[in-house]
Amino acid sequence: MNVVTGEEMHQIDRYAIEEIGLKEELLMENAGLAFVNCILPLLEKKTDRVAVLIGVGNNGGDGFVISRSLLEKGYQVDVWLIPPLEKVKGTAKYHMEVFAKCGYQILNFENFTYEHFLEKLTSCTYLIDALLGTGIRGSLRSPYKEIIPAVNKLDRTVISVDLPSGLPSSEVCEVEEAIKATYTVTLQCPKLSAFTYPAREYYGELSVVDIGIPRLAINEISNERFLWTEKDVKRTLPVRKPSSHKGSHGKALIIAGSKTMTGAPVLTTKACHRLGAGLVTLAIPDVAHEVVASQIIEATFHLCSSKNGEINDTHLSDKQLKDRYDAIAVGPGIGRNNTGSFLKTLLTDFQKPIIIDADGLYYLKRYISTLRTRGGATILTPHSGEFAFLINESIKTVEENRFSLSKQFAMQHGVYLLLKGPNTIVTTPTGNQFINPTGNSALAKGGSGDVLTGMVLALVMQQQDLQPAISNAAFLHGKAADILTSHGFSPLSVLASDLVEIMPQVLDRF
Ligand SMILES: NC(=O)C1=CN([C@@H]2O[C@H](COP(=O)(O)OP(=O)(O)OC[C@H]3O[C@@H](n4cnc5c(N)ncnc54)[C@H](OP(=O)(O)O)[C@@H]3O)[C@@H](O)[C@H]2O)[C@@H](O)CC1
Ligand SMILES: Nc1ncnc2c1ncn2[C@@H]1O[C@H](COP(=O)(O)OP(=O)(O)O)[C@@H](O)[C@H]1O
Ligand SMILES: [K+]
Repeated sequence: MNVVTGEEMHQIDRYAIEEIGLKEELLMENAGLAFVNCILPLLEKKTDRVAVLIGVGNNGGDGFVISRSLLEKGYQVDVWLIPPLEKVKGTAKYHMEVFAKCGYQILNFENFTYEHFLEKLTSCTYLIDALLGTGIRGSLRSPYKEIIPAVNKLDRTVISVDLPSGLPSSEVCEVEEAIKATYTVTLQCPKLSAFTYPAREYYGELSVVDIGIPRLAINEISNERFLWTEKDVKRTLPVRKPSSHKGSHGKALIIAGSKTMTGAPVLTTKACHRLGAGLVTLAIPDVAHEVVASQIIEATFHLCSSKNGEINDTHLSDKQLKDRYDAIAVGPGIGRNNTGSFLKTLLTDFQKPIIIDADGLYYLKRYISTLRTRGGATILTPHSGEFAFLINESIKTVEENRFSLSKQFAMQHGVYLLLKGPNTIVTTPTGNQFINPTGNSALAKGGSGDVLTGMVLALVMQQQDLQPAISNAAFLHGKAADILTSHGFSPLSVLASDLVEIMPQVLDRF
């Protein structure tokens, strides 16, 4: 599913109308009807009053179709036109006239006192927000500037059309004032702001409806940003052949752990096994072996020499690197007190996929120039802080520009970049971006990233195409947290090891 900016959506609409010949009136009709079909299960009783708030542009035009459709179905609807009648133009005007010719009444905001308007809204159970859509520019002006915070204060169920009014549709950082929707039904393509914070919090629960814009129009304009959905996971998750053996599912090497970080290698290794890796070898510093080995029975071990309680040298021979492993993950819990020169050796001598996480990313900064010319694929899995360190920016700058900065970095260094956080983004070396919809704040806890690294490693070995493998790992990782929190676990109490434990039930759904 393509994710677009408002500007791209506008160009898609233009393409559908001007190049393909679909009438704008028809698209608006489709939009309104699709919205109503989507929200009907939310409207409990026909006696509950609905207010539709209609703005000056085409978002308001959708509001007229929605109002007509709800009235035809027997709902009690107050239809509020906020701008003066004569300001409504084009297709919105056409649908306003159709609405009026059906014998339905429009309440003109300008004919009421502000207090009377608010009083009438208070008598409604549901508010439909068709004030502003993708056409918003700059700060809110009157009367929207006053109406929007007032609507937020009413504490009603608010359902926004396309996006919450006041919110920009692109990679926003700050939100001045916008509708705080309970639900948002977005038209045809999700808008980029639905996956950036704090804008995401204004959307409430998000649904996407098809309004009949042909795929050609969407692909012609914007084909580089996608939502990775459950359907995509079902389509791409590897299927184990009955005749397969352990060698068919990949031989993994995990380089992790230190004297003081013995949990990280355990989590990464267990997660890797749970996602179907055939064989897993765990390379750990000799000083951590006893403790770690007592917690893992499925893996084999490779002992590294240590200094300061951390890996100093892996002692992996050229031959081992060439023949023995299909992919390597390096970083969880390795610490930062040595030179990390073993990472440079891996980057140059190992010609297959390497996943670099956590402290591995700290060392990577010294060798970042080797990435471009590496023989195999490189997958980096930073959180915002680690990414900020890699690119010499502040965390704030990263958080405000997650999409653009990850794209720039992945293309510049020729890597797959999984930028963690709510709505993790996977960017390919060619700059395509795939947004993960699963996960919740239960994951904001030490150790959950270590689990993800093991999952990425397992799937990368079992799938030819790396992007689906990486996106599937992020999806299933988030899904594990979602399943736990919807089945009696408080987000406060989910442990990283719970994610590993629940994995069989997560996979059972796919
Ligand atoms: N095109 C299509 O095929 C389809 C489009 N569809 C729908 O159209 C929506 C986009 O419509 P749009 O482009 O008319 O924009 P929209 O946000 O409704 O109004 C913009 C107007 O608002 C005003 N305004 C702007 N900024 C402001 C501010 N800060 N503060 C106050 N006012 C402000 C300004 O008007 P002005 O004040 O200048 O008169 C401007 O002209 C889209 O989200 C979807 O719902 C669907 O029907 C499917 C088919
Ligand atoms: N609020 C949140 N919503 C969704 N996912 C989150 C949230 N906070 C963290 N995560 C996810 O949890 C994981 C945390 O990884 P990381 O910060 O590397 O943890 P650690 O290294 O301590 O194990 C990432 O996959 C991240 O996307
Ligand atoms: K809206």
